[in-house]
Amino acid sequence: MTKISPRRDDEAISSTIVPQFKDDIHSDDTISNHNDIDINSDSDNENFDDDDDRIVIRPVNDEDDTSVMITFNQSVSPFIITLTFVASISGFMFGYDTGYISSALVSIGTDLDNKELTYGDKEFITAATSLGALISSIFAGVAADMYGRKPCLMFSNVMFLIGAILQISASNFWQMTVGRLIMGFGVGIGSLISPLFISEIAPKMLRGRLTVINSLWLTGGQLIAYGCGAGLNHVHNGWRVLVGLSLIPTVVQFTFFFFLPDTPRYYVMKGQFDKAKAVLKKSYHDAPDELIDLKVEELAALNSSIPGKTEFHKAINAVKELHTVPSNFRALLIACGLQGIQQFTGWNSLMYFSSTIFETVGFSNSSAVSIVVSGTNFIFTLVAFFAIDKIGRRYILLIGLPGMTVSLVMCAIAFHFIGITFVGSDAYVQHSGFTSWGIIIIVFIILFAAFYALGIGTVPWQQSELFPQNVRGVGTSFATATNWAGSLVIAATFLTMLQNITPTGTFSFFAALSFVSIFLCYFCYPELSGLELEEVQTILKDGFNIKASKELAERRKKQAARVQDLKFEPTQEITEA
Ligand SMILES: O[C@H]1[C@H](O)[C@@H](O)[C@H](O)[C@@H](O)[C@H]1O
Repeated sequence: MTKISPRRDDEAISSTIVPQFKDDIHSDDTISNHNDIDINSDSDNENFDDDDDRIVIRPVNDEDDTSVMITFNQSVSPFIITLTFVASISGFMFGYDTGYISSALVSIGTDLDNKELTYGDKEFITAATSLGALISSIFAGVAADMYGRKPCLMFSNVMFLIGAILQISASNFWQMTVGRLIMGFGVGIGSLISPLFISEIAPKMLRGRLTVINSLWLTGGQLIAYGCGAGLNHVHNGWRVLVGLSLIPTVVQFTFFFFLPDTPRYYVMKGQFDKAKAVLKKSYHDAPDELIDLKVEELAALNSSIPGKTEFHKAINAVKELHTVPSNFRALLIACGLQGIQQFTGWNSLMYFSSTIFETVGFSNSSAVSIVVSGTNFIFTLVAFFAIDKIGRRYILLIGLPGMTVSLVMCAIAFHFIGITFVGSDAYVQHSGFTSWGIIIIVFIILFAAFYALGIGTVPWQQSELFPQNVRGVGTSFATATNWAGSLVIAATFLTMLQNITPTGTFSFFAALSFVSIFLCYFCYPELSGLELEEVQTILKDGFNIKASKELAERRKKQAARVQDLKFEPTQEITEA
């Protein structure tokens, strides 16, 4: 019997605009101003000439109509790229700050209160960040609508700064824990607002990809945290350096945001139309002024639909609308469901535990193996970046989840044969050394990481596109809070599960949840890639309408491909609705 002490590795304008094209194409097919998708009608649809459509798109308002037009023949502007990268520094901090703690906990030694941290202390310090993130994510969506996306991100920088300084200078357990909690406030705000910010500035055909950049920074941050952690492991007070390094991205983001604007949508919400136009103009430099004006008018028309005299009343009404409007409620179920699946299928606990697992199977350098696992997470997030708009969100989820299920089942089986049991905080392994079951565990954990990152690790962060403008802030808050609540529950119960239902039982539990999730996603998650935001609402109006969503997404993809070859004439014919 080999005894191994487990440790964590980490932790109305109405549709009135008629686009003119130099090349001949069905203009409605290309840029229809649609607001109503009748997914049940059998009537012929003259808008589309190519197949037996059951989708009828009627011309009315659509907040993205102008976006479609102003992005024709335009590559993504450097301005949008800059905004995306600066916003997604929040993703990096999310990853780095949740990632460095494992190494820091290992190397803290007796630096706090002159005694070794107990396992409970370590769990407390780790969970403090998830708790802080959970608390702040509940309020961050409403705050983003009241004060702006940019000020909220800058506020999160202040939280990161205070949290980090408290930790760097900590000489006792409580100062360290409070520092982690305050840093967690920053993580929660950033994890919500950064993808929201990006989805609001992104051209729709690239919305998925640009939002995944945030996830790339996130997983990259985790990877770098592991790498730095491994390098500083044996350096005296190395953990303080590790925390100190987190100050660099914080200061960089704060400084950049001094010179960068908020999203056009936010300016429109506040009635600052000139600012909105200026941002749109910089974002789409080739777009004619008429289109920019029209886009702003569209956003303003949508904004006026938010009921309530004050921001506070608007927020309360938004919460009501979130639960009472069927399409909103379905969006909420999907967004919270995906975030819950992401956390409850055990990825983060697997990260915590990987060091111990790899020790049991004969690897002495467990940090190096953890780097391989988080490196796989990063690389497959990159694969998701290329796949998310092309293959689609739904498909990558439906590839990822079965892969995760099989990997988890294989791990559960291997754990059974390797014979690992937990007593207190110690693991007892029957067959230690480099066994074939050990190799199976390593291989399937790496495969699990790959399938996770490809689908459920990435797709839930597309959450902003599920909600219409008037409930986007609160909707994404609820979803992000679900993520952090799940993260907190798993972090707090994982060890107890290992002890009480064995590692085989624990991995079987995750596998069962992952298996059930395949059906939930299959029946409830429509394909949203390339869809206009308004179309998302229409798809969710009277059900989850998977088939209609797939057809529509496919059509949008074809249109986008055809539109690439067209030349858009700025001259527009504007008629009354
Ligand atoms: O999408 C991210 C990513 O998958 C991270 O690796 C994980 O630690 C986070 O909990 C998750 O929200």
